[in-house]
Amino acid sequence: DTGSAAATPIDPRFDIAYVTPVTIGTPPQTLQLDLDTGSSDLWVFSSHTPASQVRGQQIYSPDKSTTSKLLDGHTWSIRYGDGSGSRGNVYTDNFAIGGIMVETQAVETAEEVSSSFTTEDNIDGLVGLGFSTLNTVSPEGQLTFFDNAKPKLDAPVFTADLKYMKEGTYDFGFIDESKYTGEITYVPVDTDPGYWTFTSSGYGVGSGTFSSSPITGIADTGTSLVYLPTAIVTAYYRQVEGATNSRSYGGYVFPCNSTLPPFVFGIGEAKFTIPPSYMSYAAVTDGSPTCFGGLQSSSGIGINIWGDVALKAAFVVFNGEEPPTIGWANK
Ligand SMILES: Cc1cc(CN)n(C)n1
Repeated sequence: DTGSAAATPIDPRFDIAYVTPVTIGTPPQTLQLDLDTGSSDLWVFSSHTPASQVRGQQIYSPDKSTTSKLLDGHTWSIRYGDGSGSRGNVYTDNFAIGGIMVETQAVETAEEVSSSFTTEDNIDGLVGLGFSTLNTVSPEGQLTFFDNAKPKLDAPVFTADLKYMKEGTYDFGFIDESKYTGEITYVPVDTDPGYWTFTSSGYGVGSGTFSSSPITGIADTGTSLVYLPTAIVTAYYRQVEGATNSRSYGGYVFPCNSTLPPFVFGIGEAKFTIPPSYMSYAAVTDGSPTCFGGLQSSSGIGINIWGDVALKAAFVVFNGEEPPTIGWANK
């Protein structure tokens, strides 16, 4: 099998996250979910989510599906890097993305979601596309959609073609040559503890010299920004007039009318350029002349994260062969 599905920005003003339509159950219930290579739980707003925590999200009602089965005695609870979280119980049911159907997918129904999920009314849940070792279901961990779908895919891969303030695509089971230029550069993935962890070959700021230094981090479609070591981040903002590291805004900000340099990162011998427009993420509040940077320090996180700001500058292949690798191409 092969399949494709849209990755649509949830906000027209800035790329905070992308959602993809999925179907669950019989008859199919359609939800818009955030495909997240930085986690491995598939969870949804549901008929089990308190009404006070639901604000316009689509919900999955297992009782309305003739193919749903409660996974008796199983629960889940997850906390993300941004402090958001959710927990609940587990069903199995038919689950499809882009026409790729998995009959007994573990679908984690939320009994509680944190406030940032309640307020984000355009996200009905997440599809974890990290490695199944990260799945939080207890007492038995469950497989991700990709792990369940892999045997029926023409090739054990999925690709991300995320775009700046535009609809992109996730493809499953094939590599669409029309979506990229030049060659795909594949690098090894360390699957411990369960992220798509790889090592970049270095970085450059604007037209400055390229610094060949290994930067190990995760490819995370569920994180908006890029988080790198402080030395790299300060080298970047040194080139931005009026940039400061704001404690009140929680990161590097600058006047929105400042000229930003592009940010270059290496994958093997290949180079990828994040254009200035992607490096200015959003005004700190609507209409403010102060903008929040798309590149921030990872010093408070403990790992480096190549989030959407970097991923949308490339065509990315998540190769689920053994051993897994990750491929990057310009587009
Ligand atoms: C909800 C959510 C997902 C992610 C990335 N894995 N973050 C940081 N927050």
